[in-house]
Amino acid sequence: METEEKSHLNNLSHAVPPWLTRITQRMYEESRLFPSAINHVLINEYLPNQGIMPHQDGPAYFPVVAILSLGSRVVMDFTPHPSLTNSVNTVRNNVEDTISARALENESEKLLDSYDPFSVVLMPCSLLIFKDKAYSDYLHGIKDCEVQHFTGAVNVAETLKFLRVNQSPPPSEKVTEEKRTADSVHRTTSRISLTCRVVSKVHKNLFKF
Ligand SMILES: O=C(O)CCC(=O)C(=O)O
Ligand SMILES: [Fe+2]
Repeated sequence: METEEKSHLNNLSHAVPPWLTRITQRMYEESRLFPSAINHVLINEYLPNQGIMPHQDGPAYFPVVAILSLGSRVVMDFTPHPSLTNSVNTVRNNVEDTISARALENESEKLLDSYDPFSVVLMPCSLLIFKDKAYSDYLHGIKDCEVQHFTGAVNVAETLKFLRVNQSPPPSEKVTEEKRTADSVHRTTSRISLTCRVVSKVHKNLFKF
């Protein structure tokens, strides 16, 4: 991840093309979540069996990310960062006094309870923006599989509604690119994502090797 980040930063000298600036400018203006214009866009293509391993975006970025999805829909999973569990266990192991240990354990359990894993269905032409805890306390990733279940997704209702509307008889021509069952997506085409962020400090020549 670190090397990947450095190579992204190395390419910052390339001007963002006008068609892309129009998109990122709108994200910046309408979301009001970025401190300045978006100056870093990563474009990825995912084949139906490709995903991205759970990770946290690096410290080089301002902690807000906007992901524009095109093509096949996928499920993005958010899992609590392992450091949360580790730090709770460290506290448990270091407290000798039984009463304090029990109190801390209750607190720790409450803390971990507020960090349930969750997932989001990324629909074609959708924009997912995440920040705060989702950015700093969770890892995000996409499984490397063609069939992805979205039963527990936070936007399951919207997804089902979308599928119902688009599948209403006679089956719409528009949705033939993907086979589906009630609670899963079958990825049969590729997905393109535009991951848009702000690199707050750009030091020229910082990463020359
Ligand atoms: O392509 C995506 O949907 C996610 C990409 C991502 O998480 C990243 O570039 O850090
Ligand atoms: Fe990421």
